[in-house]
Amino acid sequence: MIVTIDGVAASGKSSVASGVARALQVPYISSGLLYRGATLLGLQAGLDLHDARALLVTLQAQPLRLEPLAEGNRVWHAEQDVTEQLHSTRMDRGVSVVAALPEVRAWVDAQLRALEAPFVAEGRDMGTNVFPQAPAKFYLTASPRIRAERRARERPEDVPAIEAALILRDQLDAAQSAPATDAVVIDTGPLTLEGVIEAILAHLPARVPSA
Ligand SMILES: Nc1ncnc2c1ncn2[C@@H]1O[C@H](COP(=O)(O)OP(=O)(O)O)[C@@H](O)[C@H]1O
Ligand SMILES: Nc1ccn([C@H]2C[C@H](O)[C@@H](COP(=O)(O)OP(=O)(O)O)O2)c(=O)n1
Repeated sequence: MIVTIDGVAASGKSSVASGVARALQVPYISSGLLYRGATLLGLQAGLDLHDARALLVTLQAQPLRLEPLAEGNRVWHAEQDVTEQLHSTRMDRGVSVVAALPEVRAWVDAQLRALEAPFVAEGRDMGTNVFPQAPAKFYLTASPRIRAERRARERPEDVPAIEAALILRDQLDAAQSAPATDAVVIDTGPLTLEGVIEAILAHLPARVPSA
């Protein structure tokens, strides 16, 4: 079984997916980390992030590997764990460019579809494009202000600046960020993190089938 959790930036996807996966005792997959990893490789190689061909050559020559651990996904570039380098405002600015490239999206989709179920997959298009057959789909939303206040607890920037950046990224990511028609949409604004996890678990069987 595959559970998909999609949503906009800082809506709580990773935290909620981690909690749901722990409750179900299955791995969770943060698809965004593969886009962030591709962006890091492009930046480190000094590439133009719009150059899909050059990015693909780099990705194929120096493979990224996503390690889905219960406490959080790790991203490996050859033998180096690069996870800590993937979350910054600089990365946020670059990743929307990379994630807009169809060739990179196809590369990420192939990595994801090679994974063995069961798992929880979070991102933007898990329930629409990558795993449309998933039997349980959720889509998280919250206002830009609430999301900025949450992000501000993680980054040394002020809320208005983060809010403006989130609104811009929402626009840049819009093409791949619509909820699946069969997704349960949850406004996480009024809910605690635990409340969102419980709301999702209430829709799921206690034990997840392995297939
Ligand atoms: N419902 C919630 N209430 C309060 N804080 C939340 C909630 N959901 C997530 N958070 C916090 O908001 C921040 C962003 O969550 P995260 O899971 O990283 O979002 P995303 O993966 O969608 O970018 C994290 O610090 C997380 O702990
Ligand atoms: N399935 C996905 C996952 C992420 N993306 C894009 C959208 C985001 O700007 C970047 C990074 O995704 P990530 O989930 O890490 O970003 P947020 O935590 O939501 O801020 O990649 C995508 O286009 N499709």
